[in-house]
Amino acid sequence: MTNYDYDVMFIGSGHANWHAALALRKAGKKVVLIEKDLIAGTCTNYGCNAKILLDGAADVLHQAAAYQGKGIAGDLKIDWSDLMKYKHQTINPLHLLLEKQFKAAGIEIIDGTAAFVDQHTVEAAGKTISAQDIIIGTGQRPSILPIPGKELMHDSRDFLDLPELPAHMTFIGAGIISLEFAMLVQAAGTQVTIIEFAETALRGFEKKYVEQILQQMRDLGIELHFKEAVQSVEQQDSRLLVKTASGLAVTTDYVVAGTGRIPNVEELNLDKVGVKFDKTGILVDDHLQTNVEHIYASGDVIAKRIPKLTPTATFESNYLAALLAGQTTAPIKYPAVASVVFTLPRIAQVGVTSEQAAAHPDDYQIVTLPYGTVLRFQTKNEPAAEATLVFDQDHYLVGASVYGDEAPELINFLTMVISQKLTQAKLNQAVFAFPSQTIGLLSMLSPYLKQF
Ligand SMILES: Cc1cc2nc3c(=O)[nH]c(=O)nc-3n(C[C@H](O)[C@H](O)[C@H](O)COP(=O)(O)OP(=O)(O)OC[C@H]3O[C@@H](n4cnc5c(N)ncnc54)[C@H](O)[C@@H]3O)c2cc1C
Ligand SMILES: NC(=O)c1ccc[n+]([C@@H]2O[C@H](COP(=O)([O-])OP(=O)(O)OC[C@H]3O[C@@H](n4cnc5c(N)ncnc54)[C@H](O)[C@@H]3O)[C@@H](O)[C@H]2O)c1
Repeated sequence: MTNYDYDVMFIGSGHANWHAALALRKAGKKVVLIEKDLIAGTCTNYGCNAKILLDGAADVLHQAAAYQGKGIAGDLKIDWSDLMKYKHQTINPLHLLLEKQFKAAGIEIIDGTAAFVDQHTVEAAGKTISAQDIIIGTGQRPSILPIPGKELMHDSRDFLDLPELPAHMTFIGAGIISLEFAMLVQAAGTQVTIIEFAETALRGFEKKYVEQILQQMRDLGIELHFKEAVQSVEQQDSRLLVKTASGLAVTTDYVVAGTGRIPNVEELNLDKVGVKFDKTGILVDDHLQTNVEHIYASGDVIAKRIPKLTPTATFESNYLAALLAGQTTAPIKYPAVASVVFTLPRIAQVGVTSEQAAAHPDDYQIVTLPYGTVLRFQTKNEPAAEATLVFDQDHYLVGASVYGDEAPELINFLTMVISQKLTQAKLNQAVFAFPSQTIGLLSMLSPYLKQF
């Protein structure tokens, strides 16, 4: 039997890998984590955490605006440099805390870029390191359009570190990143233009709610352009000029590329070991194994149809830990995956969409619950708040979309109802807090839900 340096090698230290690294170390495996940047990956250092912290201030303004003339008077404003200082204080120490935790657990950490040498060996930081099993969790990076002036564009990482707010900002692409950031900086006083290639924004989310959020953005003064192909970004004295194929020209101060993310595969030398991948990521089977035995992939770097999110990366990491610890041999089985766009208000989605349900009217019932008007006393004056629910033939909840400030919390609760196949009788066994939006929504969905 060959002797390897480690039992399991993890390439990348984000959510795709660290949960499994901790679990397998605890199970007695010799584990190494190779990371070329800050420990803990995108979500911790350059993504979700920083985004939601900055969003917090905009959310307070958004909710306060709903009470103007209803008990709140006077304007609040965002002090961007204070907010950024708070972000640095809160986010900057996280990677050090996690690194300390990983080392204390007995995980070896190597600071370097991993590249395969053979099917059990990589090179990183000038060392040759081998392992019985290797998990690739190298994530994604922003895709930048290959157009003249691309070097003048910024990505999400630059944006989340922006020391001062420009007077005008342009987002290319109307996806999740652009819409979330656009509403955040608009709340802080920046003028915003969004230019999108497709006909509309946020593919995959409930169309009605997408239209509502776009209208909300227009009402706030955000300029939206669809069916426009950006062709160039030019420097014009101290400002920038964004031009599209149709002749649209936008003068701006800062351009953000929000045109999608691409998998980090190039540096890994995958061709050398024959691991197959395409432009959406590394190809894996239903055990997250690549076409090469003992090499697995986890998280955003996988070519997959389910959303590339932190909770899906964590789910895969937990699955691989169980697989490599010998606790399961079953294929991975994804439950319904909840996702949220943190606009103001939020849009959340889980399970079967109303569009999918409408295509099979015999199989599903679609129910719209305008909880914002019905439960006005507990929704902080949010009349537009609404949920669209999908029930199957047996009256189990199988899908939900929510438009509202508390959509992230509500979708989590609805995800539990879906994944545990909860009936009204089972829900009745719990005593929930009141008043709360959860209990309000529950009382509204109850007549449609399977009773016993
Ligand atoms: C702005 C932004 C906001 C987001 N907001 C949300 C949100 O609200 N909710 C949500 O669920 N998801 C959100 N996401 C997505 C989330 O961040 C990712 O799904 C998650 O980080 C994926 O984890 P991962 O471990 O697969 O990849 P990553 O966290 O990207 O980790 C991969 C790691 O691998 C390292 N690496 C790459 N190549 C090598 C190499 N050759 N050698 C060594 N190390 C390497 C990288 O440096 C990186 O640290 C957001 C993403 C962005 C960019
Ligand atoms: N709340 C969250 O969960 C969250 C937040 C931020 C980021 N993320 C992660 O990041 C990813 C989203 O990144 P994103 O917003 O950059 O991508 P996206 O795929 O959501 O949106 C990209 C948009 O750019 C458009 N586009 C593509 N080429 C274009 C062109 N040439 N000109 C104009 N528009 C163009 C696309 O049509 C699309 O609307 C998610 O898939 C997720 O992995 C998640």
